[in-house]
Amino acid sequence: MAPILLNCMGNEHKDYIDESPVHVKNPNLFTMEEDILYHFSLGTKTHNLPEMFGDIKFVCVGGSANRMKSFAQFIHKELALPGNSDDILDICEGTDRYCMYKVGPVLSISHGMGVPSISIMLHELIKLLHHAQCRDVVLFRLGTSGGVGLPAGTVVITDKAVDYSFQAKFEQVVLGKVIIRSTELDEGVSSELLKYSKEIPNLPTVIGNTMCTHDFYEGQGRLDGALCSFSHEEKLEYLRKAYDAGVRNIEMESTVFAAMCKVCGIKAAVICVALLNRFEGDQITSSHDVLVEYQQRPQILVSYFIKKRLGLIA
Ligand SMILES: O=P(O)(O)O[C@H]1O[C@H](CO)[C@@H](O)[C@H]1O
Ligand SMILES: O=c1cc[nH]c(=O)[nH]1
Repeated sequence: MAPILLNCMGNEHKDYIDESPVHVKNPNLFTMEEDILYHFSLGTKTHNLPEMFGDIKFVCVGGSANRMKSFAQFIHKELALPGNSDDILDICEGTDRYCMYKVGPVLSISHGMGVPSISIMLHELIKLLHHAQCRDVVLFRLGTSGGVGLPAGTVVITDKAVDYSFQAKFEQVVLGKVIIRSTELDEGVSSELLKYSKEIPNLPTVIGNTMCTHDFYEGQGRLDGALCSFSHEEKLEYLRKAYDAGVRNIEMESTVFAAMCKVCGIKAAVICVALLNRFEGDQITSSHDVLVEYQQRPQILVSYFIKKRLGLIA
């Protein structure tokens, strides 16, 4: 493949990288006259997607709509783009399912909580990137998580996204049958992130496996849900097994995120801050201000990565 020039910021940085399109793995899409991205309130006939999104190089996703709006405002300032960061508009304002902000070559999108919610968003995002003819896109999930043997505030870069049995796989039921997909993430992006984390002060960061569950309470071995069918000792035993299998945090989207990106040829990384150490408890007791500061940590790391890639930091 011929190398292309990444120079989407209009700056002087010239970085040769391999051209890498976003693949959709669905022949039906090529015979459709129109594709309506229903949950984004966008479509191929109603919107000029290449013009609106063709220059996107970095997509950052996270559960909360407010967090992803704050991230859009933050990255706007970090990239020193013209205009007022308070004026950035929600591209998906026609729907309240997800929010989406475009800031130069960066797209910031919320995905809600859990595998079904992020999976719907990813189907439409990947089709959007395909219709817009985007190239060389890196996708990041910026999230929160429960730490496994890590103090609150630690940032975890996911090595492998694993399921409840600590295996790096995602099971999707299709026409009543289970399809298994690999959840490998991009090693190069993860090691670059880890390297940069050491250049940023006060950003405790580790690389480790991330366990993805389908529930915040029983599914993550919490004793404080409305239902609980196990003892404190059984909870600790499960967490110890997870730790021994390399799990350092628990959240609710990483396996499907990794699986869908891999199938579609998109480089992806998961960066989540731990809000608590699950060996010490289940309730999230830190103050609002502390939690806001923790949630900014993955954003600071990814912003640094983006600025490095764009040549804005030496
Ligand atoms: O911080 P976000 O991105 O919302 O992700 C984590 O937080 C939610 C649970 O509180 C789950 O969606 C989990 O994956
Ligand atoms: O413990 C936690 C904290 C945030 N998100 C999760 O999924 N689990």
